Amino acid sequence: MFPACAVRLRALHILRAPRGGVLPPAGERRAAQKLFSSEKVIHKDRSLPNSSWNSDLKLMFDQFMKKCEDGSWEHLPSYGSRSSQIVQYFKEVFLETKLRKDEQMLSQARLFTRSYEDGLGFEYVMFHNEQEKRTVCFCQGGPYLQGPPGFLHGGSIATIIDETASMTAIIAGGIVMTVNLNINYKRPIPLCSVVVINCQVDKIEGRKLFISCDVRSIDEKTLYSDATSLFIKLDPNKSLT
Ligand SMILES: CCCCC/C=C\C/C=C\C/C=C\C/C=C\CCCC(=O)SCCNC(=O)CCNC(=O)[C@H](O)C(C)(C)COP(=O)(O)OP(=O)(O)OC[C@H]1O[C@@H](n2cnc3c(N)ncnc32)[C@H](O)[C@@H]1OP(=O)(O)O
Repeated sequence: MFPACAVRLRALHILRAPRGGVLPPAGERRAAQKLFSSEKVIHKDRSLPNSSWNSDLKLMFDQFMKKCEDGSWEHLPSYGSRSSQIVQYFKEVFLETKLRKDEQMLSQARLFTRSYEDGLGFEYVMFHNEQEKRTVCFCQGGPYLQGPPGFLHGGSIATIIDETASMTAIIAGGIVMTVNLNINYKRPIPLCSVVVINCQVDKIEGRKLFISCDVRSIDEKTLYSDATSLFIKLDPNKSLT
């Protein structure tokens, strides 16, 4: 385990310990609290190449960055002003005051798909085409996403489909949530291979956004999965809980 990670885990263990029985020494508890309370989350754009990306992922990234030059496609950073504004709005309008005040918990929160060390989980980048209401995601699923030996877990495939469909729906409709996701798994996806997830808005009816997706090999010869999903635009006058 990385040393920084071990220190954080130990600190978490200390902070949780009183529920279990023996209280750790006060000095240790203060140090553990300080680690989390003073921690600044350092945001980095995880949608840019890192050393774990294989040649296929780098190739697709370069190809689509070129397509961005004429403005028809837009690279979606994993962290940026648009998403942080939406997240801020979501927290203010939909998160209960009780949860919002739990700064310790919120400071530890991470987007599920971005919570792995480089190369171990989801390595992905998305591009959006506004005119076609379409988003593509190139994803290399790492070794911690294994289901059947050598292949991706179906839940991890559902996750990256949901993530791409969510971005497509958020761009088209604002703050939405998935209420339905149907997936046909047609071929298993080899671990560490690169797939392309292609999502488009099929229809918008009031608060409902219908999004369809397929997951293919980058040469497009293999159709791994296809999916349909329904998103509902959240009503700021209704509580989520
Ligand atoms: C998820 C995005 C978060 C917000 C954005 C924040 C930041 C964005 C920036 C960066 C993030 C990047 C990517 C996004 C990251 C992750 C996304 C992952 C996606 C998720 O991980 S998301 C979690 C799982 N998701 C849920 O946890 C939803 C639980 N759910 C509910 O909380 C309620 O469901 C709610 C509030 C959504 C709606 O509730 P409500 O009360 O406002 O609306 P109501 O029930 O009236 O439904 C209105 C009309 O939809 C029809 N309808 C409803 N459900 C249906 C179904 N299943 N099938 C067919 N039709 C359905 C009704 O029949 C009615 O139809 P009609 O009007 O015709 O009668």
